[in-house]
Amino acid sequence: MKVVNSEQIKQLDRIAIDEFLIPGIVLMENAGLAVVDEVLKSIKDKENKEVIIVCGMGNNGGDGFVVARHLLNKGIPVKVFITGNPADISGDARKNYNIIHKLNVDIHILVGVNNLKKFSEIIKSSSLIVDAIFGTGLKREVDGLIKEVIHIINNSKKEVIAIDLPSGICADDGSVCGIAVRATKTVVLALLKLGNINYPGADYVGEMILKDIGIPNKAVEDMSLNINLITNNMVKEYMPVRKRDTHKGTYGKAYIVAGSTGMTGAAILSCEAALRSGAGLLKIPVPQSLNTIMETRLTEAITVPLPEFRKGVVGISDIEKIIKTMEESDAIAVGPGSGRSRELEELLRNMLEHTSKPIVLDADALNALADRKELLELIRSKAVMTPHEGEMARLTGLEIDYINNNRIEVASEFAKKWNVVVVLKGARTVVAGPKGEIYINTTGNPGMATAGSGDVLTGIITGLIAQGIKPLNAAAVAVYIHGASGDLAAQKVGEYGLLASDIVKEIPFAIKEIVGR
Ligand SMILES: NC(=O)C1=CN([C@@H]2O[C@H](COP(=O)(O)OP(=O)(O)OC[C@H]3O[C@@H](n4cnc5c(N)ncnc54)[C@H](OP(=O)(O)O)[C@@H]3O)[C@@H](O)[C@H]2O)[C@@H](O)CC1
Ligand SMILES: [K+]
Repeated sequence: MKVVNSEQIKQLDRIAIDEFLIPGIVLMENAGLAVVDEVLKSIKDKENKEVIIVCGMGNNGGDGFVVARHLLNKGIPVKVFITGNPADISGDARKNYNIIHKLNVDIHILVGVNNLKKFSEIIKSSSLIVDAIFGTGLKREVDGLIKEVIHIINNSKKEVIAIDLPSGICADDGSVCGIAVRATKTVVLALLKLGNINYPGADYVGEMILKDIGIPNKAVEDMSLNINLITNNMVKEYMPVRKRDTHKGTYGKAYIVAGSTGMTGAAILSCEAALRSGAGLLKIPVPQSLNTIMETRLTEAITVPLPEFRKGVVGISDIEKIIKTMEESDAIAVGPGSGRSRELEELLRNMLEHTSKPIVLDADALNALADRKELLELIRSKAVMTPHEGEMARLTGLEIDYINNNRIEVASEFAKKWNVVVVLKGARTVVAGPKGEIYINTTGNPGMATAGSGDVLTGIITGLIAQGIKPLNAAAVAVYIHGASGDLAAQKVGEYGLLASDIVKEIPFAIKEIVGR
């Protein structure tokens, strides 16, 4: 499913109108009708049916005028409030304003303090508010009268249906421009906007309903939009079908280099997650002194004990064996719980030099790259990097705040620069590919911000690549499954006590629910 920013939707709107000759007013009519559907559903069982429509001066307000006209026609009492002088409304919105003016709709112009008092009184006795102040055209901080208006709407505790975006949310990144309407429901028009799904905007949209307004699919296809929401359907499409006449070799061999003294748990979580995601076979190199514990905990994995230079750390003591296992593997991962050490840096350098297989780099492998930036030259064309914002800051030298405010751009730039896949973890994990491909994930919950959660994700990505899914798709599918598993776990144990091992247990059930097998 495609996601757009304000520039892209504007361009799409223009293509629909100029190239496919669909009059803009038709799109506005469709938008208004889509909202009317939802308003009618919401007031169906209410005794008081009065609807207040608060309209801005642009096309979002124009959609609001269309809503007013259709509700009036259905005998629903409506009052329209306009946030400026109607003489300043232009284009299709102007035409729709003229129609409701002719129809004698009860129109109020919001100016001055007394007027706001009246507004606040009137909405108290209404049933529902339609927010048509700003959509994708919001440009600057909301202040003055409109700020007061939004404050009154939010304090009214009334049900609010927002058109396209809750007014005050920036369509491009979900930031709040001074203040924003807290909607019960948002009717999103044509395509999802980044502001609908990114936080904090996502906290303001309430229930999200995506409605077609008649923009031709061809126009959307022609634009080759690069931002996608990861969906159930995408996961279904990429998860390999397991045929009857297959064996464990069919589902790939994974090799996970993880764990060290004190951090064997990270290795266990990654390995179990890879196996629970369907990898056919899994090997893990283990420092000799940790082999017993690993063998005891990992029933289904093959542990390969190695001599150790430094106690409890996998190093390059038997690099030949490691290289050979890499050659036999379909997917490799390095980093979870590996610890920060020169041994790991050297091991990573050797591994990167000797393989062209897809290699997932997480946790201490990312730290090693941040400490030894020259190693970055070796990650090209094979790495899947899974940093959180702190690790990304160390890798790039960018400030964490900057990364948080520009997650898509930062992930995408890194992916393009190094020709790798980047999984920038967070409340809306961003997966970026080397050709500018972007996937955004919406599964998951705050309970997953817990130790070991990232190790599980690394395991899932590795398990999926081992099964033959291309690294970029595997990363996108994995973050979705990871979040969905966390959501199932949260349903059982709640968010507070949720452990990474609970996420692992739910992986097969999440896959079964999504894929149907
Ligand atoms: N895309 C489509 O296919 C279709 C889109 N449609 C709808 O159009 C919407 C986009 O419409 P839009 O472009 O007219 O922008 P919109 O959100 O109404 O806001 C612009 C107005 O707000 C003002 N303004 C801005 N910031 C402000 C601030 N901080 N404080 C105060 N004022 C501020 C700005 O003033 P200006 O900056 O020009 O002075 C201007 O007057 C879209 O979300 C959807 O609902 C449908 O009709 C059908 C097809
Ligand atoms: K709105």
